[in-house]
Amino acid sequence: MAVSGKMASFRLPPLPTIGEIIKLYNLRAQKQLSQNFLLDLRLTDKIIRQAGNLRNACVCEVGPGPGGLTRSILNAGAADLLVVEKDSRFIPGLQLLSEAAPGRVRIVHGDVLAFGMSTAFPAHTAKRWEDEPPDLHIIGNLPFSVSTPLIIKWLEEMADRSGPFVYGRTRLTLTFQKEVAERLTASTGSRQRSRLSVMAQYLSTVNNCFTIPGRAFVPKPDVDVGVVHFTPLVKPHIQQPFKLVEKVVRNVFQFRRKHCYKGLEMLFPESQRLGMTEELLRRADVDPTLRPADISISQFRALADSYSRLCRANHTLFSYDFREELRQKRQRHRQTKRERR
Ligand SMILES: C[S@@+](CC[C@H](N)C(=O)[O-])C[C@H]1O[C@@H](n2cnc3c(N)ncnc32)[C@H](O)[C@@H]1O
Repeated sequence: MAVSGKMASFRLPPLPTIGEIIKLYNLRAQKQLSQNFLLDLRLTDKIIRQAGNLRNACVCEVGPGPGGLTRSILNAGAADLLVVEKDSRFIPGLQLLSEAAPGRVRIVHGDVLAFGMSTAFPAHTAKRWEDEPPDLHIIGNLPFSVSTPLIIKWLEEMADRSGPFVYGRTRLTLTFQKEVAERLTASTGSRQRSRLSVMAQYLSTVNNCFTIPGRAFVPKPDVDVGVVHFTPLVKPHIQQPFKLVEKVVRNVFQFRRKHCYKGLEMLFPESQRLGMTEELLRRADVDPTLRPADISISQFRALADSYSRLCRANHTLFSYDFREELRQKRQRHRQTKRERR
């Protein structure tokens, strides 16, 4: 009983509904900012339950908009909530919420893609902590337009282990288009397995918690939405620079229906392709006839390690970009055609 009494003090006082906030501030949704709002607070509470215990936690919410999810975060007891919103029209409504939860809300008007999580949460970024900081939760009903570049950026920070994206400090609960959520969590051998599945699972434990039908949003998007929970791995598989691993994975999935040999070949300049690809597969002990979707995380790790060793032995390799080679080839081809005419 004492616990529920204490929790009650976290709860927000009565406020206008989200629908009323939208009307009051004339917040017509803008398509270019992927604005699809959740007005049903039972649904936002359900998303927040996936994040775990938010009592006294630090939270960063991406794209609070009219503030439905924000209210659920505050009602769950977050002590320090930082919201990052690009559209200035939402700021007055967010200020209203901030007044209803004094000292618990920080508002940043800006683009989350340019936002430095380490600067905003220095206690979670410090190499050694004087006092154990409370959990940091990153939560957002993400705008579709930025969700993939954003998760790639954060995975890269997980790989660095320099910022707060480390096991035991941070957890992420985010929404994605349903198909992207399925890709993020697709296991080895699954049809949805992609570059995104491998990179996310290389660095974190990923769970596709539940699907929200498109009709739950206002305005209704053309797609359904998946709620995905990420926990950074205690010991990430990553040993090589993120960009190198990503390059190997991207090349392999470039030809997703072919044997992996085809994509791996493209890591090397044409003149060295045959010998180098065979050497890479031999060193990594990976079967060249495997399809990209059937390669496990540990096999990708072996491929990245072997590619890194080959790069070190021949330091021109890593900067090699087969797409540039392709572009030049096409250009030469067009030139020859023009000359023939
Ligand atoms: C899908 S809506 C979610 C709004 C609200 N959280 C909800 O659940 O109803 C996405 C929100 O992200 C904001 N947004 C879009 N691009 C952004 C960016 N690059 N940085 C920060 N916020 C962004 C939009 O203005 C919008 O408020």
